[in-house]
Amino acid sequence: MTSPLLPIKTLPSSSLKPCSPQKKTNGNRPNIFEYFSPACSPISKSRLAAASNSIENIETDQKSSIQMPGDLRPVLMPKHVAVILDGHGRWAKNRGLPIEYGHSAGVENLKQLVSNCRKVGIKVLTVYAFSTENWKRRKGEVDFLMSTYEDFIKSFVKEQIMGQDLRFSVIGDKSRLPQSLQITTSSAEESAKTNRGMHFVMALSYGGRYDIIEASKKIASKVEHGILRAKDINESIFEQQLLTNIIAEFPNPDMLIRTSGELRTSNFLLWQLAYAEFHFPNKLFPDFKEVDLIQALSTFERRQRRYGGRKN
Ligand SMILES: CC(C)=CCC/C(C)=C/CC/C(C)=C/COP(=O)(O)OP(=O)(O)O
Repeated sequence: MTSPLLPIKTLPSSSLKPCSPQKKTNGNRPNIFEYFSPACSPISKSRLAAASNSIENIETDQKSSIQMPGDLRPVLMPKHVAVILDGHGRWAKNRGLPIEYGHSAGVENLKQLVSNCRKVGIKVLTVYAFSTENWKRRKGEVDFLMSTYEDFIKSFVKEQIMGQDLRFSVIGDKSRLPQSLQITTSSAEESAKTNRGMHFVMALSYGGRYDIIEASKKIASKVEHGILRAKDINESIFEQQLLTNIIAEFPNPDMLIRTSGELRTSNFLLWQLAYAEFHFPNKLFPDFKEVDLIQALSTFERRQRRYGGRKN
């Protein structure tokens, strides 16, 4: 079943708040051509047209029901793939546009990534969509992202939960998310509770250090209350306290992909990535397509995983 698409040429209405033209939108989101940059300078129609075309290409890719050619599908697949969605700012900058356009293109591509991962048989997909450090970004950008994620979960994720048996969870410091996003998130998690398909995990307001500190507090509390003896703490007990404990099978990624050519983890799943295979394609996330995913998965097949042991 193909899911109906969100209107592509629109941006969440929050992006217009600071300097939107006084136009009645009748509750609909404004058209991309009515969007004004955060600095309130109108963007030229040619730049907008170029951006619109780029985003439309994502829509076209998404519409054509992509068949995964059997012979291209790697034999040895990672069960859990983690992806750092990076490069939106550069994607927009290359087109002379505000970063919000990059995020809109990114979220369209994220829909494709979820569908493609499900199609090739990935069991768990965890995406780093907002870090504990990303709160330091400009308020307009943060608000835009929060409202984009809310729409994404309300529409695309909910449809996938209902129609494609998708499991869904958000990990991170949820208390910092806007109330409405918290409600949307819990409702989606609740509806996906009995599903058995691919588990899609969104790391929102997530930090690996935050995760480890919170786990340590829970362990310390158990020791304090005499539920656990300090000498009995081991990797397995510690791991059970991490936020990824909501992933029933394969809580630790086998593979990490970070788009845009940056070679760092930026505080993502610090404990869980201990034995992940890393792949750093140069593609910016909005340009990271099905073929790039297949290529990434193919590199996994060639890796020799030893976990510190020796292959005799
Ligand atoms: C699909 C979509 C709309 C994605 C939103 C874009 C977004 C905010 C992505 C952040 C992903 C992330 C936490 C990257 C880590 O790098 P960093 O830039 O936080 O840290 P660094 O400074 O170490 O590179």
